[in-house]
This record gives sequence, C-alpha cells and structure tokens, in this order.
Amino acid sequence: KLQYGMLGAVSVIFGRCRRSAWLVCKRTQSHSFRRKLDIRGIYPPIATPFAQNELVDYQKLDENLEKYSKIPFRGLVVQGSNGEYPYLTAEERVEVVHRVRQRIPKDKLVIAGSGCESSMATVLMSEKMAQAGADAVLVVTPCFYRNRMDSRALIHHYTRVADASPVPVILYSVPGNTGLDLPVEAVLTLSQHDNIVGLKDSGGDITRIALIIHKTRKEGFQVLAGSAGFLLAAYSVGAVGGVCALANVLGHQVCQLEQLCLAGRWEEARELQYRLIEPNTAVTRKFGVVALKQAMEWSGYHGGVCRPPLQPLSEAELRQLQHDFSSQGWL
Ligand SMILES: O=C(O)C(=O)C[C@H](O)C(=O)O
Repeated sequence: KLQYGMLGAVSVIFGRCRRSAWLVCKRTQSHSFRRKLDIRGIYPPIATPFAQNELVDYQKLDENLEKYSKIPFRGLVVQGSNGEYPYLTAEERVEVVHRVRQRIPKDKLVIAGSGCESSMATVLMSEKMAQAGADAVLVVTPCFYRNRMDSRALIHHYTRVADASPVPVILYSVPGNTGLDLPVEAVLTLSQHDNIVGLKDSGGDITRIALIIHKTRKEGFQVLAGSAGFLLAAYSVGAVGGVCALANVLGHQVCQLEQLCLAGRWEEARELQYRLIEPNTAVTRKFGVVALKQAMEWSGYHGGVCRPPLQPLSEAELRQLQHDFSSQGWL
C-alpha cells in the first residue's frame, strides 16, 4: 500500500512538473521569439456548425476546414465573434480549437479566441488554448462592466494575460459587439509588451487604425483589419492583414484583394473592394452571424443555424441578404 501511495504521489508530482516545464518552455519560446510571430495575411474567423440537437457538429466543421485548405489563407481564427464563442462552454471552446489544429496543416496559424470576462479566467483559457495547439490567442475586451473598462483596467487586464500566456497575444477591439473601443492610449502602452504582437481592430475607424500603426511601427506591432469592408483602406495605411467574416464565404476574393493591395494595384483593388462592401455589411453589422451562416450555405459551406437565443433571418431579411450578394455578382 505504502509502495502504491508513493508511486501515486511521484506520478502526480511528475505530471505537475511536466506541465510547468511545458509552460515555461512555451513562454520562453514565445517571449524570445515574439517579434518573429509574423501574423501577416488573411484569416476567416470560422463559424461553428451546430447539429439539430444544438451540439457542435464536428463532421461539418471538418468539411468546412477541408474547403478552406484550398484557399491561400494565412491561418484561421477560431472563436472569434463569428465562432459564437459566448454561446459555447469552456470545454467546447477548447475542443474546437484542438480539432482545428489537428485538421489543418502545421504552416497555417491557429489564432484562438481566449477572452473571458475576468482576467483570471482569460489567463486560464489562454493556457488551455495554447495546450490545444493555438499559435496565438486573440483576447477580446471584457465588456460586461463596460463603464469601468477604462484604460487603467484594460491595461491591467491585458498585461496580466500577456505575462502569463504561453503564446503571443493579439488584442481584439470589436465595439459593434462589446460597445467598447480599446482606447488608443491603452493600445500604445500594450504594444510595448513583449508578448503582445498585434491588434485586430473591427471598429473600422481608419483614422484610429492609421494612428495606431503610425505610433507603433517601430515596435514591430502588427495591426489586422477586423472586417473586409475597410481592408483596402487598412492596407493603404500599413495594416498587415485582415480577419474578415466575409472570408468564410468569399475567401478567394478577400485573398485576391490582399494580393492586389500588396502589389500596389490600387485601381483593381478598389473595384474589388467596392463589390465586397455590401455583402460584408450584410454578414456583419446588418444581420450578423446568422446571415454569415446563411451565406455560407449558399456558397457550399456548412453554416446552418445559430445557437439560441439567436434566431434565423425573417423572409424579408433573407431577401435583402440575397440581394446584397447577388447585386454584386456573388450569387
Ligand atoms: O468574427 C470575428 O471575429 C470577426 O473578426 C468578424 C469581424 O467582426 C468582421 O466584421 O468581419
């Protein structure tokens, strides 16, 4: 008995040591190489397909991943706003990231949304996402107590998360969902942190985006346009890529826009950008993830229904959505 007891204790200690060693190793790696995590490129914030019983449909997810593998994305954002992460359990969030990491090639980045309301929960979730294979974590601004989420609170939050995260952190400002823009002064302070590599800005205020890029260029801080509607404008002021809901539906076209911008073919880029604005607005600000999933269905992907309380589109909304795509030649 004594022998078994001792064996048990040794294996628990050994397990803990291994986990701590893994975390230390990951941290050392990410901290010393942080500026080398190059996040340039286009990412779809992938949708989470659900079955009729509302559980995650992993088979459908795999089939979408297979199709995305044929598009020159730099990687995937898993558990962005359009992953419906607020409606998933903590276990589901981690499991979906794990599944994606296993299914997609190693050279594609997996950026996992790990934002929770408290700093402590976000630290724990970031560690779990790293263990599940995420290359970086995307941390949305906590917003339930938004009146108290001033620069002081947000700098404190992100510093604590970035200090602890085994993988680099990307700040995520999405005022359309959170009602909160991460203040520029907070971004500038956080851009100095060794483990914070960039910002995904979904607000679309191009003056703000340009200012942030201008003030952080020397740090090697990387800014991603958080929506396809202002991708050209963001590239023109120095953004390095985009996380675009529309890329779930029109992935090739969003990547083509990236290539035109990078090649300085601005007239062609502008023509393409014009044609992406209305469909983009439809699947984001106007109708949101419900419409994104519907448009995915029309384009041969698995979108399906959202988890309640999100409701399907009405007949009139469906017609409008269809028009927003077909009027630009996408349906
Ligand atoms: O789902 C996300 O995460 C996004 O970044 C989507 C983004 O808000 C958009 O407008 O495309």
